[in-house]
Amino acid sequence: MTIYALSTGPGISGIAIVRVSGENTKKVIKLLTNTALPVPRVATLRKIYKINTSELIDEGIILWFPGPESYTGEDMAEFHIHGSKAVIDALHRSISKIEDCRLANPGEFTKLAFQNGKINLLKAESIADLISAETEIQRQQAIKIMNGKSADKFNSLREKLLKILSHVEAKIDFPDEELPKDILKNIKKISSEVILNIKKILDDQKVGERIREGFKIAIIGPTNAGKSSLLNQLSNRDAAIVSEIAGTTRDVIETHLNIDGYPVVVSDTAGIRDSKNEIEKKGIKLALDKAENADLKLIVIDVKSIDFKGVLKELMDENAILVVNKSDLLKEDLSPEIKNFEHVLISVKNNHNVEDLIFKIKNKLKNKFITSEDILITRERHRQHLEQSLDYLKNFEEKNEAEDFDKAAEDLRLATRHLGMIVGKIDVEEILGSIFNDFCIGK
Ligand SMILES: Nc1nc2c(c(=O)[nH]1)N(C=O)[C@@H](CNc1ccc(C(=O)N[C@@H](CCC(=O)O)C(=O)O)cc1)CN2
Ligand SMILES: Nc1nc2c(ncn2[C@@H]2O[C@H](COP(=O)(O)OP(=O)(O)OP(=O)(O)O)[C@@H](O)[C@H]2O)c(=O)[nH]1
Ligand SMILES: [K+]
Ligand SMILES: [Mg+2]
Repeated sequence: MTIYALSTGPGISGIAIVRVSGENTKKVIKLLTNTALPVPRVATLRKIYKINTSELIDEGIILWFPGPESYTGEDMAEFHIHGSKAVIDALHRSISKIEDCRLANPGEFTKLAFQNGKINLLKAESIADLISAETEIQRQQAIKIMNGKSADKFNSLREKLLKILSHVEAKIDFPDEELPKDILKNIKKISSEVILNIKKILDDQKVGERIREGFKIAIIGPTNAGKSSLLNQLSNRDAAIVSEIAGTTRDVIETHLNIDGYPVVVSDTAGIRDSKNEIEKKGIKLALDKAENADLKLIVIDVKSIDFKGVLKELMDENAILVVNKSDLLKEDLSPEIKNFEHVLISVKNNHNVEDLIFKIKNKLKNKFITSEDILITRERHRQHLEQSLDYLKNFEEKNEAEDFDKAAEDLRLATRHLGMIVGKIDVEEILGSIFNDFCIGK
């Protein structure tokens, strides 16, 4: 099978790149250029023709990467052509007529690279993250992981487990031989070391995931407080409908912002009030869910109709900022009920003090991202495998005490396996290798 796809973005561009990977890549180049293959990995200007005709599609740069020295590990080619829809379509159509050639699925080139052992799973994931990075810290996080930062750590923990597993397995294979005392001690030392390490990695306040997915801010409050107006002000565009009618917003409206390099997803939500309307009630439920799952809540209330009780008061915690809006309407003093709460007094209408609110948001963000230096987990998948690995290791430690070797070995195997699954490296052959390299049986 040979796959092809446009690898540059959609829309008109100066240059577009169409990538090809698979057995028939050579054939594709030859049939479209009607001449010899370019020198491998040397950018070569060629005329590109519609297949089986002398009709010119475009003149472009061709790169030929014979496998296995290519991104996917298969034979590959790149066609750098003019970036118009018509040129791209004509090239695609011609390639599609060559036997065994089909359009690539999303991520398929990178999947091939993983399957062919060119990159590990973490690298594959971080390539996707790098491509979708919108802010500087997202880019920095992705590139660190691409460079093997977390793979090295997970691999080294896994190797430690493989080593003690080899001792435990040896004991199973040769039950009559006693494990030397110092080896038993070492097994315990290493397993508790790995447990500590995993606990430390897990204790990260989910910063990596927050960076990858964006820090979640929910705007919540009674109807007509100016929540949608605030969303629009923060995002600098008319993302949500604003009106003087209470209950305007029903669905959750999200905008992505970049605050000082921090990726943020702001959600505007339906105003909270007692409603008989089924649709509005659904919207209010969504709003409360958003607030519950948010990293930060902006609780917006109207200075003129202070309505800050019940649910809203319950939402006030250290991850909330009380925003008192419409300060332009304030003639007298702010009510004492509100004064007792830490709050920001703003007017979206006059764009008054909104900067101060943004400053407070930034401070909250900074506190959340404080440990970002040693972040290794960027997805729930990593967390789950680590948690499972930890559980099995704890089981292992308990059984180790009871010298229940068969079951202990199984726990250790599963703990090791889950670590291996993070990086995408699960190969039993390795255990055999480390048994014979490291452990002198019969001696
Ligand atoms: N034109 C172009 N630019 C690109 C890519 C690409 O595929 N094409 N990349 C695609 O993601 C990124 C660069 N990553 C790449 C990674 C590996 C290989 C590659 O050919 N690897 C071979 C040879 C290694 C070598 O010569 O050092 C290999 O691993 O065997 C190419 C690009 C970003 N820029
Ligand atoms: N005077 C004044 N009016 C404002 C201010 N901010 C918003 N408004 C007005 O308040 C009304 C309600 O604004 P919205 O942004 O729709 O309020 P909301 O909280 O999203 O309302 P719902 O979606 O219905 O819950 C509109 O008429 C706005 O123009 C402000 O700072 N001062
Ligand atoms: K409204
Ligand atoms: Mg609204």
